[in-house]
Amino acid sequence: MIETKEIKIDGVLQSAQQSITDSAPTFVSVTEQIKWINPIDFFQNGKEVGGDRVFWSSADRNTQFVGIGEAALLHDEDASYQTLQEKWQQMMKNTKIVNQFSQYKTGPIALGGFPFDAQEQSEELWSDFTGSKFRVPTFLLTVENDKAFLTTTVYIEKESNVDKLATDLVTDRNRLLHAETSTYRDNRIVLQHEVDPNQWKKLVKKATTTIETEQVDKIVLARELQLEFDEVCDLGTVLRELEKKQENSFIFAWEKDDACFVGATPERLVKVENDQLLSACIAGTAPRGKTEEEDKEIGQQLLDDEKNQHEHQIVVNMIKGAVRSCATSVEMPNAPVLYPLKNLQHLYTPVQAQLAEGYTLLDVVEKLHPTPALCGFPRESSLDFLRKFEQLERGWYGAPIGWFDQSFNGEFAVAIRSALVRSDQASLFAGCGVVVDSDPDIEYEETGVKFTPMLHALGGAR
Ligand SMILES: C=C(O[C@H]1C=CC=C(C(=O)O)[C@@H]1O)C(=O)O
Ligand SMILES: [Mg+2]
Repeated sequence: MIETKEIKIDGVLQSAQQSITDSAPTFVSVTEQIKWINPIDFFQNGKEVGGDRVFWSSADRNTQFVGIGEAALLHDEDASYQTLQEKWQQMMKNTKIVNQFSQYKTGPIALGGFPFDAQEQSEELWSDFTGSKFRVPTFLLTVENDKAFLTTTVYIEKESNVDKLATDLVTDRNRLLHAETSTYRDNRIVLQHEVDPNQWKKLVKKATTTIETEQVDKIVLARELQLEFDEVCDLGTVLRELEKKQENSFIFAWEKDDACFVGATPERLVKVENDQLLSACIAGTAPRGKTEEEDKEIGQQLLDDEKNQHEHQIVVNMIKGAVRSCATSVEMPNAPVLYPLKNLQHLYTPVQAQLAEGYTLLDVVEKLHPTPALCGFPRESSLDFLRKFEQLERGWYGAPIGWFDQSFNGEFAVAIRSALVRSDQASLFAGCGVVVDSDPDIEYEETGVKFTPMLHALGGAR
């Protein structure tokens, strides 16, 4: 039995409205503990209620968020970290918070992402995802270690009709929480098209030549796989598949109108909780074996392989430097271990540190992004190469996606193993670290395996 005082939203809104002065309209954020509900069912119910949806699950599944609707949007075309930070602090000053459960990742929380490269011109594909976008959902479900909470956030002005607002909120809340059966539909792919494999392999060759002859050690090249479905893709089904199959991976979805960026990434960029900082170096890849024995053998080969070690070490060096610059007591083991996923395994070096005074989670994100696991090294010359030669529009692929709370506790993952789904179409993205001895055919295969988690989740051949 959950013992909480029932919160009367109309009373909270009325008292907030009374406290509004002319200059400061108010956000009101009210958190209550609720009966456990499956987060993906809640996401699915959100479609009936209306409003854009967002989903987040930590890799260990201990923290899950589902947002429905948009109480506020923090949008910056230039993806400036500073602007975002200031906008958030300003918003928090004007927010009346009613929350007895703030230790459970509840209350006003912003969920969203950054572009891979703020200078990239967004064409058709990513037109709804320009710049950085962080959403404070109207309804935010937090499931934290099996406890469930609902945070309702609304914007009110002196003139707002708060009685009507409260009635509408209660209706939507009940639909979200009490819809008995959430329905799911299998997705059926009718068309599958890899964008220009031969041209992509030529680009890998061009990158290795550049690495040989110029001051650049690594360039991460991505490619695209396009799908078409027989009808509008059911995103709840996609999330269910990802949750079932993609262990050790963060799961995310960020919807805007008929588009949704969705994925299951193994790569933590950074987590900050009460100044404890966690990050990770993930680079270097091999497939999983079909038997336990074969799997172990492939894993050992990966650990011993010089090309993959080199790819990994470049990431370790950069992340170590970036974390050191804003943290104290950085701890990292000397050698990587294996990070097993359903379809592939990576070299993995975890990072632990204490955030230094004066820095926030967003400062660390700014320092880390883009790491050499997604861009290359050195950053400027590899980014130059991508801007000149990569055909793909990256949008939010390969960029930080995540959440933060009132005091900048939060977590960001790197949005790889992902797809942009738009109505009955999807674009999947996969990249790989090209170093001096990269072979185009092998990198092509590696990116092929990296498509499989999303391809399967979207209904592709198992
Ligand atoms: C760029 C991707 O993976 C990166 C992360 C882990 C391993 C990588 C690699 O071994 O090449 C990549 O650097 C992707 O999956 O799209
Ligand atoms: Mg690789």
